[in-house]
Amino acid sequence: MPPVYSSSENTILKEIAHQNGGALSRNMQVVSTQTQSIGTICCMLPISRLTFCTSSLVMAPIASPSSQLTTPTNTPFDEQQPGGGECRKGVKYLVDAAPNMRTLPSEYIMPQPLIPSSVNAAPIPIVDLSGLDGAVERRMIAVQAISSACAEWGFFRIINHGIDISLMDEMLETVKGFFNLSWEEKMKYASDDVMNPVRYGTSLNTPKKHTLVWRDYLRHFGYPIHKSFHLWPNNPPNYRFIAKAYLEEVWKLALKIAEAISEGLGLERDYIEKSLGEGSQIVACNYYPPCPEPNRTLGLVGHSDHGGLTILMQNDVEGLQVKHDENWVAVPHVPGTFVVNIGDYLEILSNGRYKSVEHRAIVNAEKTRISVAAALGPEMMATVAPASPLVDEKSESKFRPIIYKDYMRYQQSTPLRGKSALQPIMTMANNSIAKPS
Ligand SMILES: O=C(O)CCC(=O)C(=O)O
Ligand SMILES: [Fe+2]
Repeated sequence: MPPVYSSSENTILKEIAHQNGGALSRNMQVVSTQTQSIGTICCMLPISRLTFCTSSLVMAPIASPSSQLTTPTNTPFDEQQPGGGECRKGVKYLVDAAPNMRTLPSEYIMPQPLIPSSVNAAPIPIVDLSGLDGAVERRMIAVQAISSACAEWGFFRIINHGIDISLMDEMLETVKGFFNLSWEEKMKYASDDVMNPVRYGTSLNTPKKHTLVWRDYLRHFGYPIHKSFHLWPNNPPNYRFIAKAYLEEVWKLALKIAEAISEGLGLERDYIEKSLGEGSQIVACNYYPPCPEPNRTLGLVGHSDHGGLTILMQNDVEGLQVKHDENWVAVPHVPGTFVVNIGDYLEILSNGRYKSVEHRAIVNAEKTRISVAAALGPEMMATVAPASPLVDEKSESKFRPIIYKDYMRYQQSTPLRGKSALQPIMTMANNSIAKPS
């Protein structure tokens, strides 16, 4: 029985199409009567100079033939667009080329409501992960701590996580080495396909077509490592080897936390791990150089992460902010710790019990900030849906099933902000429509 979409859901879908460039393409089918179903919706995004991707979102049925999806195309950088030319080379390039820059290039000036104001420091929960290796009672305390942190904050800091600080430092150092390469070298990894296993780029997912953010990034697939290792940057020469060691450790760590989260949700301990199938890991290495007018722009606009859990480390420059109770709060840097956050996949799997949390990055005038965010997710072809034990007569399914790859592609391509990528898959039972910040 195909799903039935209400007129309000159709309105959201039309709104997405509208925000993504206006007209519906030939591939888009939005049905306006209440009794019809939507098979496949393909949103043609406007081709912009930096996010030139064509996005597609499979709604249902899950087995929609992938032939109906529009494939991202390799569109060359558009020199004619404002911000084409120099901006496309990245913010590090701009800063290196004009070390005395005093004014923010206009492409980076954020719309007024998105400009960060001063915020308070966040007392995000701290979880001692060593408790998970302890005896039953101690483990239960740690599971409970993780469960409350997930429910109340969706963000927590972990200590005693078992990963060597020297490996964390080496990873940050080799990431810095990558960004210090010439832009020509980095551009070897540039791709306009959001699903490319390795991508160097700048900006991405900006709130407005012509607004850029003050960050360069290197994103690539991690676990299962053998599938993409040979594609990762081989310059700096140690990058692949350090990233492999680091990502393997972080994958194991994420699985350990996922076990505790499964237990906290009342599921079998290996429920989440099993739901991942082979699993997928995507790492985003973010580089935010000093910015001439940090109060007029952002490093990353408010967003939630698509995966299940993100494990984030950073150098000693603060900049992460989290939305808590509708207010932005700053996450202090504590050396040797990781910050963990819930992503959309876990919000869906937990049927909304745990919420993915909006977060953003601000920039500063003096220092370069580097962060490394590694997300644990299911295999690309996994069907993402609420865990069946969490769906019953009392608690209807709050999300429609979707193929992870399609969700990720859509979430990565959309210029929409906040958690709005989740909206199209929310059901009528879900009345917590996320408002973009
Ligand atoms: O740089 C940060 O602190 C946040 C990075 C982030 O949110 C991301 O890469 O998804
Ligand atoms: Fe993020």
